Amino acid sequence: MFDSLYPRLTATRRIQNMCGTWRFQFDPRSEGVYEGWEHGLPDPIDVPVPSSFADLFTDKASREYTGDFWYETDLFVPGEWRDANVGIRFDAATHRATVYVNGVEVARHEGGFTPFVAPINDVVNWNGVNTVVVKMNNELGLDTLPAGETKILSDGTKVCAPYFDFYNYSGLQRPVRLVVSPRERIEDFAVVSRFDGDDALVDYTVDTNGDHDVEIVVTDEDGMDVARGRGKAGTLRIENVIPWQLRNAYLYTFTVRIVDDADDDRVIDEYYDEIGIRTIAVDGTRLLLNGRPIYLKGFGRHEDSDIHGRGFDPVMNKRDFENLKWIGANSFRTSHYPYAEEQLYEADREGFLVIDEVAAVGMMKSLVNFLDATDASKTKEVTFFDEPVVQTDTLAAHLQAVRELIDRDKRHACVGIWSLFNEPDSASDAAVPYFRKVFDLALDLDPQKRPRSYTNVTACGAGKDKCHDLCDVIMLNRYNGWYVEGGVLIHEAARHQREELELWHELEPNKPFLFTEYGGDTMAGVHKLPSVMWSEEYQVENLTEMATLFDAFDWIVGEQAWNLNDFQTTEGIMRVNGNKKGLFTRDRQPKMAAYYLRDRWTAMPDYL
Ligand SMILES: CCC[C@@H]1NC[C@@H](O)[C@H](O)[C@H]1C(=O)O
Repeated sequence: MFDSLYPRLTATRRIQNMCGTWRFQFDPRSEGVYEGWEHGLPDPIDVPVPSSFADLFTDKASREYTGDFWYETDLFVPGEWRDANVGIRFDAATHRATVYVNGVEVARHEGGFTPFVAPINDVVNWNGVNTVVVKMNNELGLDTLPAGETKILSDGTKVCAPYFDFYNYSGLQRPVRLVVSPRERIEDFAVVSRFDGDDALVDYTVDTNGDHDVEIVVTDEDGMDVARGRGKAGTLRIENVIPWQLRNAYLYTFTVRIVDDADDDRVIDEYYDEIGIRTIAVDGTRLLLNGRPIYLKGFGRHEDSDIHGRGFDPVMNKRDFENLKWIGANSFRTSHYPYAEEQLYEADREGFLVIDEVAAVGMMKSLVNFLDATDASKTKEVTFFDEPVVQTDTLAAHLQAVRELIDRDKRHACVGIWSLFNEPDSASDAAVPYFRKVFDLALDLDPQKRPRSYTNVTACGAGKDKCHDLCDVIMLNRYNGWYVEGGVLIHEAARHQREELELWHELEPNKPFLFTEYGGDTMAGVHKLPSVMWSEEYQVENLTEMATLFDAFDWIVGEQAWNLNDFQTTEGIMRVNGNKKGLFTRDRQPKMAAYYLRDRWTAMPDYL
């Protein structure tokens, strides 16, 4: 639907890399549109793409820049693609972009974490250099995902004020490519698997923009044909199927072709994807993968690294997967936005279950959410969902973000649960109709009807939350022992957490529960006997207390600590150059508690 197919080189498709050094210019007075910057930037500097721009700079104003900013590059387009469909695919442009080619607007996109394609056939100089200009903006508002505020200082400078704690990195943070496909092309395809004895039955649908017929061929990891189908929809039988399992992945290649009935040798378009055969479902208090109850071990993460910011960093991503395997994890959440497609393909290949989260974070009016963790009602008299703009503009942006998330990720075996909000103000009456619309859309759009949920924050705990009935799984972010009753009160905190869990179970006796955040800030290298908060010893004690609770209730089916790594946040009195709740430092080295979790998780089965 959104031309979201991940770029692939096939018999009929081409890719030209556009990453590298682009020209860049801030536009603090938003004058670029009036001064013709779409034809070229007047006084640019060099920046790398992909990358966030913030940590490239040494001056505070550039690092914290909030407002309009522009990118520009030169693009040579070969003439042999004149009869094809040619576009520029941005894997992400954070948070919003308008794309111009040779001074003509060719695309706009709202939302910084999903791909879009700018069609350029009508404006391109074939066999010539073309000027590509992208006008961007990184401001937050009540009507944006993620949510926040943009403050304006006395001198007119804009300042980002997020309702969340991760740093508002922005820019062309993921790869940009020229993508070439036939005029008549495959636009989308979906699969839904089920098992029939030792076989799998895979229902498929293919969307094209033409009338020619379609064939689909499935090959195994040895390249052997295992199933074939004809037609834009059908059911394939894969005999003696090898299912996709937690930490034991197996991927089949589904190749889709548009064929010409009049000429068997002619392939009009060809596309492929690597897909694991699995089922995911909730059954009472169990989360089932391929009909077997699973227990999730892992983390909330961030796409975050030094200097790169949120810029696509395959080296850091690879280290993260190695650390995840080392510690015995089998899952992660894409907190708090859709991650790069390459991360999901890696999770497919490595057998990690992913809680795929849309960028609906900050939907609680609190500039310091970690301070207001006790009671949302104290946060602001007019809660987030009571704001009129939220029920209109924010909802529209949220629904679009869900459409793009599910459209992009629906074929991934690793995607097991949709997280439709992170720590929203779910305790307000106004939240209920909003949540229902979001949940209903997700159910409608996902061919595989995966479980849907959101992460519940302490301030909207058991008895206060008014939206949990919409969830297939209950996901809790809890910080008893840190934000709530930390330090010498840690055992009291555990008692109170147990009480809340017992209340939750009365409210939702037939649903599985997941802890999607827990832990506390820990400065690597700080040691104390007896422990004190921020010491590595305390992080171990805190995680140990929580683990005792997880083991006490068989309807808790997963634990994802916060966070895999230390990460950059906005500056503040509670952040020491970022959030230090990582089990690993920002340069991906383990703290003492990582060894504790490794001992716990490597001894725990993935299947109950
Ligand atoms: C009580 C809310 C905790 C909060 N949860 C969302 C994460 O994005 C933050 O990093 C985490 C924190 O403050 O550490």
